Amino acid sequence: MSLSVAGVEDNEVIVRKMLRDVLGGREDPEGFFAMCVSVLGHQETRSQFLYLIHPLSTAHSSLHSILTSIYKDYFTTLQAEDDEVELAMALSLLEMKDHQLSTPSQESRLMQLEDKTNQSCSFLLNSDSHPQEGSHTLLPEVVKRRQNTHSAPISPWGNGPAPTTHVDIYNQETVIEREQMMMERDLTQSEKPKHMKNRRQRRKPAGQHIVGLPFSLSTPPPVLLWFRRDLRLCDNPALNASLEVGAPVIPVFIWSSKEEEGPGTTVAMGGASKYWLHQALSCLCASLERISSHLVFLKANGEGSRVGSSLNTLKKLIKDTGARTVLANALYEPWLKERDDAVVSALQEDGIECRMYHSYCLRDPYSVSTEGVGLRGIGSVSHFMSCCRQNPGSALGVTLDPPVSLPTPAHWPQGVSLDTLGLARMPRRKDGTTINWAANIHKSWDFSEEGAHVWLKAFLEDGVYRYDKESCRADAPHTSCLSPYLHFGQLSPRWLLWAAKGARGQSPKFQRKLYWRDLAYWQLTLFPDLPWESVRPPYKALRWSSSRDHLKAWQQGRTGYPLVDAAMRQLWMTGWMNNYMRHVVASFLIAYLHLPWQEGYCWFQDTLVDADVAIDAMMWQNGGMCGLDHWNFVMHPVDAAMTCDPYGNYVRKWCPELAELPDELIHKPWKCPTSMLRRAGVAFGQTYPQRIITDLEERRSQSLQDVARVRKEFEQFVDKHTGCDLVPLPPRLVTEALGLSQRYSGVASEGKRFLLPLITRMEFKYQQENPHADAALNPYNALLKGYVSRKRDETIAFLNERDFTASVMYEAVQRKERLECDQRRMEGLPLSPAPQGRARRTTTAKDKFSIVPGGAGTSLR
Ligand SMILES: Cc1cc2nc3c(=O)[nH]c(=O)nc-3n(C[C@H](O)[C@H](O)[C@H](O)COP(=O)(O)OP(=O)(O)OC[C@H]3O[C@@H](n4cnc5c(N)ncnc54)[C@H](O)[C@@H]3O)c2cc1C
Repeated sequence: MSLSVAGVEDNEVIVRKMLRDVLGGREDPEGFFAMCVSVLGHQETRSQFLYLIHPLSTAHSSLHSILTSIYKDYFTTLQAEDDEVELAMALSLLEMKDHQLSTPSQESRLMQLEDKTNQSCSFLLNSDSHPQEGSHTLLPEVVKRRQNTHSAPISPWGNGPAPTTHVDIYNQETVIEREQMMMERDLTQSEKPKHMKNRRQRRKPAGQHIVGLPFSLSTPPPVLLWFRRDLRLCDNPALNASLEVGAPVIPVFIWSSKEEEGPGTTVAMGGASKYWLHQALSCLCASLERISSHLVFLKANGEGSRVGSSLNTLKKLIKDTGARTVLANALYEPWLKERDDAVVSALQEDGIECRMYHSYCLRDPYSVSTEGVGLRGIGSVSHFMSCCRQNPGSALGVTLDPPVSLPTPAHWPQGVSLDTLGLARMPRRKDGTTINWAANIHKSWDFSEEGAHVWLKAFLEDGVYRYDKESCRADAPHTSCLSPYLHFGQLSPRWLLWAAKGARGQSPKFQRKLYWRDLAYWQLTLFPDLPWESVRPPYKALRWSSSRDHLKAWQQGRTGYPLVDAAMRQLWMTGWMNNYMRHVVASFLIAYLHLPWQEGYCWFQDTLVDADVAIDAMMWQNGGMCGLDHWNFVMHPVDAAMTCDPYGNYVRKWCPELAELPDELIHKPWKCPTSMLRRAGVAFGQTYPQRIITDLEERRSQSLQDVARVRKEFEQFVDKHTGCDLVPLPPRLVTEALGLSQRYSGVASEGKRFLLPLITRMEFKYQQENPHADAALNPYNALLKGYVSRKRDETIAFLNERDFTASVMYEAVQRKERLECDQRRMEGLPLSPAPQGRARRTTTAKDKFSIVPGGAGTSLR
């Protein structure tokens, strides 16, 4: 004669489903409450309701308080009736049956409940699905209760579960208990009814189950909340979903370097990003501890099997904790998705519920379709945005608040320390001292989720106003600097987009950047070998330089081109540089040093704190001329400074050895007059490197000719009519294209392959027709000169001319003085006194271009 756990769980499931309807706006709170009363009954609603709605108290606090007040109103009104019921329950169920339940339906319900309670007992006896401590220690009591079902009350709590029964399972019970006590206090105002006092007195001490209770008093098995690249509390769908399960939550981070890396050369986790990850995990752990939770670190076991290792770790964890649910936010790198799919299906086979939530991008890249848009312009952000508009998929949704507390398990599983993961390892010198290569990175960033919000606020209050026009400036922080936070999920793109849309100063260009990010993930899902294999086939055969010296000079910021060097040094010191500078250094590596784009990609992956396989690979492919949307421009390593560092302050900061050069010459110190170099303390090859290449035009010409050669060699990948590069379509797009075959004619078939014409640089087409033409004579020359200032060129010419004239005049005067002196000596005449009144020019604010000793270097700034 008792209730079954299974039956009670059925009720709970029904109520939770209804709760989801309320959350989804399909049911109003009053309706939900009424349904609860009808499903659970009066008593169970009274004792269970607060417990059931408790998960809402964090993420949906307003709904929680509405429901609480409905509950209060209802039970205050019905308190008199309740007292009677409670009293009856305190006496005995049979008495209550006689006293309260007189209708046939109520009787049958009671019978049902009794049957279920019997099942409940056997469940507790036989099942090991609640392995938490306590279940088995209660067996004698269960048996006793089964024996005494007719004479003893099922529960001192009436039909509902006692909040205290959760005490031994997770600490949330203290909250529930407190709420219950407060409710009781509210209800009784001054004095509690006797039966309630009795009820409290009859409570089991913490740590013990009360079994045989009509509603589920068994511990809900914990939920594993698997953190990956979603290291945040704000707007975290998996985290919020874990709360809605209404069970203890065990946040866990599993490190598996093998799985992260995937196939091919991805360098998914380079040194700088691993360092960031270490710091971000430490911050997340602190944030979780603030909401009375904890982050369990684990190192994946079974490292030998690529797909199995996180899975093995999870399986072991599930066994240790008795968890029945695993929740995570999805990742979209193809190899990680493959791993996740394997994990989900393996766990589901074991009867574990495993759910992945979408939040890493604005759009799930696997759901983006070209249907209705076609393939023309593919690779560009405009095309991608059209696809998203045409096939909107699920709504972006609103952001989720962070929880204020997380229900914790009675026992935390054994994890390892964060340091054991080996993410921030520092090499040691022979003398045992540590080489802290990340000291500057550490100084440059706040690695926490709060840090992300501080940056965001600062950007939206200030930088966003200049973003549209001046985001290219390297010498001022006009971009958001949020990329590492986005990469590690310390900020969700949805949060950022809503914040940007809501900001006073709106920047469409900035909002578009988030679609660039999504575009990169979409491309990676279409071309999983994006990080190492050129998308445009002919370019795989390009002749690249193999100069290790040039590569080293580029990596270390010693190319002799100040703008490039400043950017590469900033990258090394801080793990970051802005988008414009990434273009400059990429152009220099590819178009001038002729080094393969993969080298640049790998170096970026290793040194950027925001290293992101999808974005980095897409950008390097585009810079390397072989991406879907290859750049239609080449950045000039000197002239680009006109746009991004017009006063040379950026170079001054990262190349301090050039700091004394004037603005006009700081980006081309080799053009400086000798005297100026002397004054600025610049000695090539000593204080600052010589240029590693000097004839930029010749290098560019060579690059163009190389492209023309491979396009000729693989002419099956060049459209004969338009001269555009052709790219084999990935299978997913073939399917879509076939569906669109009537409307899309650009997809040509070559055997079984489908080839898609891509937008191709005009200068390549011209060069192919004129293979030996000089780059400078190419009418479609893609060289982007920045804001070329003729005035600046004239100034430099003027300075050099002045420098030459002045030094010639100075030498002539000195020679004349020497001759006069020698003549006087020969004639035995006294030497003339030191020359008086000789024009000795000194720098003045007006005399900007003085080049005599003590000249105008600094006044030019
Ligand atoms: C050769 C090269 C390599 C790059 N490698 C990476 C990389 O590994 N990781 C990375 O996050 N970005 C990369 N970018 C893109 C871009 O440079 C950075 O996202 C940006 O500089 C980050 O600074 P921010 O947050 O201030 O950007 P903002 O201009 O403030 O933009 C906001 C966000 O939009 C996204 N975004 C901006 N530009 C792009 C873009 N071109 N493509 C895709 N998303 C973009 C980023 O997530 C960025 O944080 C690369 C660009 C180039 C040219």
